[in-house]
Amino acid sequence: SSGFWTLTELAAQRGQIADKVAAAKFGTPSPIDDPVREQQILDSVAAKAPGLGLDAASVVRFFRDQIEANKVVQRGLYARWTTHPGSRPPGRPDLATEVRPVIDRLNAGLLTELAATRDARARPSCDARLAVTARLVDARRGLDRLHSVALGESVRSACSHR
Ligand SMILES: C=C(O[C@@H]1C=C(C(=O)O)C=C[C@H]1O)C(=O)O
Repeated sequence: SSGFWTLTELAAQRGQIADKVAAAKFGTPSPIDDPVREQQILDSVAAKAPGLGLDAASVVRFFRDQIEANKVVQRGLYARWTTHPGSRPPGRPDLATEVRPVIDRLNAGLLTELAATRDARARPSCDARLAVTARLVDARRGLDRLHSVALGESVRSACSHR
């Protein structure tokens, strides 16, 4: 199942960067949901899809799931930090200069991997292979339940054979 390793690894990294996103926003007026930023990402990946041999609507669906999963993590962390103030992050990273550039790189990598795995994602074996890979990445990264669930959600529409 090594074919889906990089794709799954990047999705896991994207879910873990949500910790920094949440830390950047927690205790500030900036809401977890930023529809303008989300639309910019979706428009950008949709525009790049045809040149990579990918269906724009499928790519948008994949990134919508990535974004939803990211917000699931952010909300989970807000709840944790509200209940347990001692677990709050010590600093506040800058969203625009420190966090979003990392997300942009992960988005670019994910797009590249969607193209690299296009044929494998179209096969019936995709679901099982992706599930195995997600468990491996999960274990390797020692994800907690919140990030583990988010990883599963974030790749749920990666297989294209349905
Ligand atoms: C990650 C952020 O938080 C949310 C999640 C996003 C994402 O996963 O790309 C984009 C916008 C926000 O709705 C952010 O604001 O950058």
